[in-house]
Amino acid sequence: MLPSSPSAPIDSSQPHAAGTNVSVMVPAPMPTALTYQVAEGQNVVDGSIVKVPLGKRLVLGTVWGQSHDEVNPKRLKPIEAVVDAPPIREPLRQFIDWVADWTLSAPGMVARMVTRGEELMQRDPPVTAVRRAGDPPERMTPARQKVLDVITGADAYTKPGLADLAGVSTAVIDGLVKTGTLETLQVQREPGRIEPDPDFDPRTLTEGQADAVHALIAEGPKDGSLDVALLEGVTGSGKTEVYFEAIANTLRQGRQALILLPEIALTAALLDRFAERFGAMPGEWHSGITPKTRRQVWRGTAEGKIKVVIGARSALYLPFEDIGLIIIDEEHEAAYKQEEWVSYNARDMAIVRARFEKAQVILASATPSVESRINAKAGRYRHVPLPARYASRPLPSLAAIDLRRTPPERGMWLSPPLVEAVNDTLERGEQSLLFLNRRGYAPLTLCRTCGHRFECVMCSAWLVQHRFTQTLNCHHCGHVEPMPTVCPECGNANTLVPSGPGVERIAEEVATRFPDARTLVLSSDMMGGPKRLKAELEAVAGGEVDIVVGTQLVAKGHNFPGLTLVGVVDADVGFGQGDPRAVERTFQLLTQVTGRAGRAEKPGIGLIQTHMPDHPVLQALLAHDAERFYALEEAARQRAHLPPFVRFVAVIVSGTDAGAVKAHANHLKAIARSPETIDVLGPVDAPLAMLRGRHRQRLLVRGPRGRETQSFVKAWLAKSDRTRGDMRIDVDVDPQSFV
Ligand SMILES: Nc1ncnc2c1ncn2[C@@H]1O[C@H](COP(=O)(O)OP(=O)(O)OP(=O)(O)O)[C@@H](O)[C@H]1O
Ligand SMILES: [Zn+2]
Repeated sequence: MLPSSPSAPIDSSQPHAAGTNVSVMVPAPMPTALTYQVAEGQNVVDGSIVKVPLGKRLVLGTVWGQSHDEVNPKRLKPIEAVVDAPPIREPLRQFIDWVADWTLSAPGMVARMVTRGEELMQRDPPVTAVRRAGDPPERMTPARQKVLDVITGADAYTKPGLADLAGVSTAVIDGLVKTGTLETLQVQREPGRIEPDPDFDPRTLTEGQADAVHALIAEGPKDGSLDVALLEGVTGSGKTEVYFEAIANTLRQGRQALILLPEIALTAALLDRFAERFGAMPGEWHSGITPKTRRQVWRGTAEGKIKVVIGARSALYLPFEDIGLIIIDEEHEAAYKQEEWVSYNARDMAIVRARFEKAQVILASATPSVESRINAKAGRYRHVPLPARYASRPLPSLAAIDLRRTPPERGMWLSPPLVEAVNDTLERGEQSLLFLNRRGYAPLTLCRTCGHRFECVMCSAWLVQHRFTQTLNCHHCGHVEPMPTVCPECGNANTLVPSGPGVERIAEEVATRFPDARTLVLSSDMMGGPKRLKAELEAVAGGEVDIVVGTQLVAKGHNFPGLTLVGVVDADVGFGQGDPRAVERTFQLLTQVTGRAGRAEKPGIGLIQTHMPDHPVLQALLAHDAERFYALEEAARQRAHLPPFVRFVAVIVSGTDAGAVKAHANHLKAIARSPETIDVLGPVDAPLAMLRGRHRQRLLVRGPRGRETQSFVKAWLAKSDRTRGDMRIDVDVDPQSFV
């Protein structure tokens, strides 16, 4: 999957002369760029962002180079305008081409992930400033003199800024403009920025951490070849401190760095930690930032003025001027996978971008993905371990609670041993976390009389009962309906009952069992925005909460010094399904969440409720034996011909007409003439057979790991019938789900 070395660079900084035909990548699902003509007076270089006509619209495109396509002169259209923005550099253009080719997506749609929309390119409106223009006024006053004492050189000042410095009112400055002593002008104001300082406040590293830093920055390949390191450190080992030193090294070389995080919830704390270490705030990039920040970060990275960005997966497409290091924190997280429009895994694509940019990649995790573990073992990645927690703190001691022997009371979910452990923790004045990865009150609502179950009308999924909002919610499409009082099927009143627990229901049980404890529910759907969440996380860290009930939102990355007990309410959600990916995720999640316990002075305990205490993966987890888990998984995947030993490509046919979708999926199957090395499995109902009102059929292509599998899919889909109506075909290379 590694890109071949980039083709010899041609000098692309030369402007194309007026009348030249250039190819422009436009945001449309087309296989190639379109040709446009450079108009008189336009400064167009390769990578220029331009406005071009497409059908009846004007769209934002990127110049890819000179075009040699034959175009009917009558149909050839000129570029409408060149946008005031730094051109997209060659390594990023090559990366876009590569991603499109690899993911079987339209290159223009990938390019759109870089340029997004025109508002991103806009500059803040200019501000009015004044500067010295002529002789001192005939009538000098003390106030006027103060102004002239400040404005001695040729620098321009904003009016309020100058008034403030001189200690006068702006009226005095207006007066000086009238006398011709000062003149006004429009200036583009640059946001004030402090650069991160690699030597601002370095930590004293432990021996193990120092070794890891050395391995990361000193032992990498020197010949510019691909450099990926897997930093595998147990929870609380100080991975962040270690990769901060790698960033310091990159900053000393004058290059830029990017830290990707899987969840916005983690950014606030990391921004603060970064600022403490480097004395300046990094750029921030995710869906929660303001349009203004978005514009500044985009331009700032393109102009090389922003040195470090912390962001979500889409930050991978920022136009860095010279990126030298990409860190993927919690590299195993499924959130790095985007499955809409262009399906890609930001972790894998980061490695590709690094290759084009001659940058280093650090994958950090306490529980690496099976894929990355295998890559490290095979020597494709360097393996940098951090086997011990910081300050010799022990890992939490873990034990299973066998629900068959000590079940909770009827209608309750916490077993007696767990309740006792929470009580002990409360008595010691320490904190407990009860973890259940299910939002809402109950995953299912049913009628006691007729057995009716509430399902989403748009998706094949149960509606989740939420008590705080008194609603039934679909967690797939966002559909919300008020909680009914009468069964729509049999018409009986007061017969609807919740089935199974979500975090809200656990919180209810906690409130009855531990009425004096200060309890907080943390779940992504209850977040009152990132600010509120940050405050709540800080409250937990500050010891203002006794019991936290939470979903995966609190499972990873956080540091809660007073937290010593983690109780896992239901470990079987993932172990019971027979899907290797679900087992892997559960192993990772349980390691992460129990890893929140005992990170400061006091030791931690993790208690895991299960009906399957003998499950081999659970046994490996309890023994802190990651090696055993990876060995088990690797063998299982090899045996079952699963990734990464083979390549999977999922082809999903979807549309509102169930019959037409099925017919098209069958048609695809019928025309698939795959070589012996490639199998086309299915079609079957996709994991969500209906989503947002669209029926979904899935074909799974299994082939070798090289390029052949994609090449086959490309050729196969190219010769298939055109889809009609709202039907769509989505291709997902390396899908998350194996079933
Ligand atoms: N060298 C050090 N000096 C001071 N404090 C440190 C050092 N190393 C780690 N710590 C502290 O130990 C705690 C855990 O470190 P950090 O958050 O970097 O671990 P991690 O490996 O990223 O953990 P996890 O994977 O569990 O999120 C933090 O509070 C951190 O500040
Ligand atoms: Zn739905």
